[in-house]
Amino acid sequence: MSTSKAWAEYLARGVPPQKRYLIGGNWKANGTLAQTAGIVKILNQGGAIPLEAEVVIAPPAHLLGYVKDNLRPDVAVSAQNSALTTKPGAFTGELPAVLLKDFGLNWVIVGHSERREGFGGPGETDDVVATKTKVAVDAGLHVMACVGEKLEQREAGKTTEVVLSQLNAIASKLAREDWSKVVIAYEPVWAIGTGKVATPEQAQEVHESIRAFVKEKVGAQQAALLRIIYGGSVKGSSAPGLILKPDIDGFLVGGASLTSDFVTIIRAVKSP
Ligand SMILES: O=C[C@H](O)COP(=O)(O)O
Repeated sequence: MSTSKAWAEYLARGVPPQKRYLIGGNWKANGTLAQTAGIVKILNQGGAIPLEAEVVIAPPAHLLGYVKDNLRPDVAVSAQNSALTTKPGAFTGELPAVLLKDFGLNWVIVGHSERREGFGGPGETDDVVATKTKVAVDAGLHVMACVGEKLEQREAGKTTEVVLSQLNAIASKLAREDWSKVVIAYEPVWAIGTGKVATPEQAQEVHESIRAFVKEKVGAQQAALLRIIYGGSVKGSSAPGLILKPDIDGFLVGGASLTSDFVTIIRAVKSP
């Protein structure tokens, strides 16, 4: 199936044209000023963004202003995390969603597995991730909410159980209308930064179960419009095969988003 056929089928699901594939670039804790200037230059000189793609870059917090001011205007900027608090105040080191919105940002990533793990400290629970998602949506942000199983959970046959349990926590905090601002990023932990990308079939199977869950628990329209993106060692070479699957609506890219390969990934959704 060609990419244009995939796009035609995508639209045939009743999806409005403005529901583009979402390509997110998560820079994680990377980016000296010199490196950042280089990546911004690559993106700015990377040619037209395909009609089918919406591109969002998530630099680390200290670079949000620089990237927002220097990146081409047709690429959005996202935070990588936001706070539980609904209000600004005495929360040292936190990024309240209302302040991100006030700063002119429209996106945030919530519940990345690296934050769920906790970097040696207490990680973010399903409940924390769900509350952050709701707080961010209420602040007017679009949220890429991450879910995904660890290798041992996959090997124990618990992938669907784990992912849907994480999703259920998020769904339990959201009103039906909130779903228009939510993207679900399926990121199997075993595929993140390992070079072991999920096969299109493995990713499609989980994405399909996520959409079915949202259809049952929230509604058919919300499920059809929901963007479910895949993350985990996506490269320019693997993106074309993944994007052809009917329930893969884009990518959340880590390592490759720091290189010119990200432009190749963006082009993977372009109709020939
Ligand atoms: O948020 C991005 C994901 O963690 C994927 O990272 P990766 O592409 O380096 O595997």
